[in-house]
Amino acid sequence: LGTSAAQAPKAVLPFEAIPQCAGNKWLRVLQIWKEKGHENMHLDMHRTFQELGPIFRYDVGRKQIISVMLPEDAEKLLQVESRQPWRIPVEPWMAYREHRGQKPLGVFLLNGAEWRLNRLRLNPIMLSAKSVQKFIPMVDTVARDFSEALKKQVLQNARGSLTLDAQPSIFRYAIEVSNFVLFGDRLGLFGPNQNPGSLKFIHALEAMFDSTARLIFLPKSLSRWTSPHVWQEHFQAWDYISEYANSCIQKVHQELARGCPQHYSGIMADLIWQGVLSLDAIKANTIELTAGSVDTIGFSLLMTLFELARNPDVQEALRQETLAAEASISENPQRATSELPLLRAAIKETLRLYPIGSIVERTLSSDVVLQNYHIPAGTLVHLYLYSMGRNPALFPSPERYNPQRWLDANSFRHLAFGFGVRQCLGRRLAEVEMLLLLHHVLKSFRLETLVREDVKLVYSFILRPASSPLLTFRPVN
Ligand code: HEC
Ligand SMILES: C[C@@H](NS(C)(=O)=O)c1cncc(N2C(=O)c3ccc(Cl)cc3C2(C)C)c1
Repeated sequence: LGTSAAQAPKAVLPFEAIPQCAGNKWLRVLQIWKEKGHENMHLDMHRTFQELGPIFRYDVGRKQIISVMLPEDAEKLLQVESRQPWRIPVEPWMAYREHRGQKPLGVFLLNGAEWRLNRLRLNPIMLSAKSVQKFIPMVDTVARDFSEALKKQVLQNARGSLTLDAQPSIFRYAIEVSNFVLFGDRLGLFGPNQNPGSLKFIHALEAMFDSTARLIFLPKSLSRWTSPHVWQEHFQAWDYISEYANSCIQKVHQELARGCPQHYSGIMADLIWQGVLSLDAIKANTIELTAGSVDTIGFSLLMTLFELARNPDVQEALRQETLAAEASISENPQRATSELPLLRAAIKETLRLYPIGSIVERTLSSDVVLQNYHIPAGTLVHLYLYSMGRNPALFPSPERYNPQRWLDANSFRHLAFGFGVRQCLGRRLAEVEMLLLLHHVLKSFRLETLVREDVKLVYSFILRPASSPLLTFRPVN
């Protein structure tokens, strides 16, 4: 009747037919132990995708992982996931909490009904448009102060410009702004005197991430013998991080004991005053939110400043947008999220090339078909954002830093914050803290760098730059 024979749906292939990453799964464990982690994991996986295609099986030790990298597979995982998507807790993090009797856990480490109970109470405070409108003015204040402090530093220099490794300053911004939004307190990190507490906090986080990367691939039963000193370093780091976060929440809790604050004084005050989570649950989530808002924001901002410095024309287009919106945003900072579309696209472009959360992980709660293979419930699936972001079939000229691409085609999937009900809880805070910092820096400074080559990335649980390029801040006019 003239209709072409419908393409017969290909028979779904069995799980066993999924291409396997070559190599011995125990030699891998040995190699990770010997090399003190798997710094180039993102590159190894990227090469394997090019060799085996968009899905493969990767065995390391007792772990069997199905690795994918296409948005269509993220879509499928989203469609089948339950109301309580399951992520395997990070074993070294759980070991520390068990050892110290730290109960309950925060949302990142929880699963099932307890995760859902915590998450449903945290979402309105962390993610709702209403909450974002409440904390934007606080973020704006700190971003302005950062830019003013930088101006003072620049004007002190004979040449009237400032060249530095921007990482320490940007990390101080991440701590200062997150502490203000979470606890309502200014730490005063932009002043001349160093704050030893924050410096130790940054180093404790670095030690925690590095030791995490060395321990997560080994079963605890083995690593306790092969790497006892790494466990010790891990626990010491957590001791400091827990103590730091607990001191922050204690201060707010003590101040609130006298009565409800007249006006908005940060996320944690709302959480305590809402009275729906126990103080212990609030403490556990406080550790995650306080520690989770340093490296994630710090490194993403750093890589954005670097890309703007080495792409002056992109930088100039962003400056034009910023200057055009400056008066309006000064009048009402809440307009920043709607009047800086190109800058929002630049943040997406940074996270495409430098996904700090490089792997989105799920343990399937039901069967699914990925790339025409049957994947049974219970399978551990990793979605690799580094390979997705650099796939020329998805992002033409992937090596080009081109924020405009996010405005031209809205078909792209921005998955840097994960997907579904389990996606990043700090997403809105992260977006706003980065948007306003970049807005106030672009308004006042031209960014330059002599570095032309790409910055090497290393996997240390977070995917971060191996070095921090020298950046020059030159005042505009
Ligand atoms: C203030 C805290 C905070 C900040 C800032 C933050 N995150 Fe998160 N993020 C979380 C928490 C908490 C979770 C775990 C959520 C859960 O399991 O319910 C999470 C989870 C994630 C996940 C896993 C989501 C999934 O679907 O499994 C990704 C990816 C992620 N974050 C990316 C980012 C990126 C990218 C940034 C910054 C550029 C960032 N996060 C900044 C708190 C934060
Ligand atoms: C990098 C990416 N990894 S991923 C993909 O597995 O979520 C990520 C994204 N958002 C937030 C984080 N966090 C941290 O940095 C951190 C530190 C200490 C604690 Cl107690 C809790 C955290 C969380 C997990 C919130 C980490």
